[in-house]
Amino acid sequence: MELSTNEKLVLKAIGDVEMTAREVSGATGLKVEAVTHAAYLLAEKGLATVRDEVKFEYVLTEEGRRYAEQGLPERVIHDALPERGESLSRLKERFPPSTISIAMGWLRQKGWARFERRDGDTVLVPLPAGRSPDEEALSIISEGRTQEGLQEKAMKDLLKRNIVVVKEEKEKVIVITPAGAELKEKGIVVEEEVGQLTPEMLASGSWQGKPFRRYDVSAPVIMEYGGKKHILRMAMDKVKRTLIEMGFKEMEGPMVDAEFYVNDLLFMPQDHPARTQWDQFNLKRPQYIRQLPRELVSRVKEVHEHGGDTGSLGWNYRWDEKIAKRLVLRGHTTSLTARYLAIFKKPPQKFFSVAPVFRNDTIDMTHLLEFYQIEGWVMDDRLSMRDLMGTFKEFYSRFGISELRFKPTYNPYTEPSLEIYGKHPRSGRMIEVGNSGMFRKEMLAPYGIECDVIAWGLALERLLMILYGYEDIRDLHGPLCDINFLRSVPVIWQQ
Ligand SMILES: N[C@@H](Cc1ccccc1)C(=O)O
Repeated sequence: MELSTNEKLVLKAIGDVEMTAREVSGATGLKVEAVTHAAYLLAEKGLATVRDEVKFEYVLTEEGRRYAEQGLPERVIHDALPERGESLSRLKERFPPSTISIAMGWLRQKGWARFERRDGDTVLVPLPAGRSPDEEALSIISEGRTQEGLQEKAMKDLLKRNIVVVKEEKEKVIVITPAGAELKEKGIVVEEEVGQLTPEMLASGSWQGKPFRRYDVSAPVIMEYGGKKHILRMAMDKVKRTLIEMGFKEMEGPMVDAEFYVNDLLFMPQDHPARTQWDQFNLKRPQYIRQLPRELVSRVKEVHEHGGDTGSLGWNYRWDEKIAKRLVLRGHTTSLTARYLAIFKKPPQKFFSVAPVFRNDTIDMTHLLEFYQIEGWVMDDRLSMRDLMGTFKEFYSRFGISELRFKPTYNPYTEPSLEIYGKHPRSGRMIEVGNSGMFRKEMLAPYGIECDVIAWGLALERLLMILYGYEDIRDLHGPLCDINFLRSVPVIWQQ
């Protein structure tokens, strides 16, 4: 059986009695981590056992350390009292008020002084004061002696006075096994091993005949988790890069926006349940946007009320600008598309965004109140649903996802509309990853856009679900996130 130097040192140090890794570290001069590592290697070979133990220990607070040095306030005051006593006003000249106020109560409680009224002043007369149990405890703790015999009542007082606190210490306890003892009996020779081969050793040839420490690449080591990008941020960067490679430009815009951009420009009737489809968060202050673009407002009003000159009948109601001015947390980033369409009206155009949206949903495995949407749109003279589906195929294939399904759906602002589904690798189920369609003429008319626009909103978290196979969106972000999952995500993007 081959043992490393550290294993030999640890085996030599341990015996019949249990020892903590810290104690073995003290006995061998090895670091605690090195001892633990070696102990586990010994355990694998059946030469020792290692177990975790939680120990509770009293430690002094900063105040406690001061008292351990100078004495408790009641001791300080008691020892300063002359036999005939000392008035409170005199004491106040000699000691800080905090020392006196703390001491007064304890002098009385411990019976270390008598309080007399003399000439309108309180006089403290000292009584015999032997060393009290709490003083004894204080010195035991400060000197690091064994805490086994500490008196309960004294500890209660010290804890209450915030002089000590209880510290929880996790310890590795190492015990030798009979096999280990037998090996030890035969004698263990610890020889110097060379840890590193140097150019000098090679040049002089002094390496010859020397024992070298072996590498054990499978040895357990302490895990170090460095800082790194959150998986969501990593995915976001990758999505952005992918869309830029596909020729898209990025849109930017406010998270708080007027309903005009979030709803009205999308031909969502103000009195329709679809309006609350997003279960939006309204703003209390400020409640309204200051201004909306005049011309666009009047054209949206026309289309909503009677269809404008689109040939549509519109929603046949009175459109209210006040409602359009209400501020909300955007429930989708289609509000950005609504803003950009007002500027980029001439084909061809390709835009995208990857940004947070907010919905007043019930949180569950697949829903959060805040998530990231991958928004996009393409404008050209002649586009079809094939272009839309082809764009998704191309986009998702760049993430290694080839199995997509499409399902017809309804949106007030697109016709036709499509839901996009991808296959969850673990459950095998098709999960919805996004929604899309061709913008209706009622939506495009107010802008004066006459060509075709295909558009979509995809969920970034759902894309990640498919890529990593996790099943609960809450593992990813929010207070319940799975920290081990986040830590173990590779730093390099895997195709
Ligand atoms: N806004 C839609 C997505 C979408 C965008 C553009 C066109 C069609 C659909 C959603 O949030 O689900």
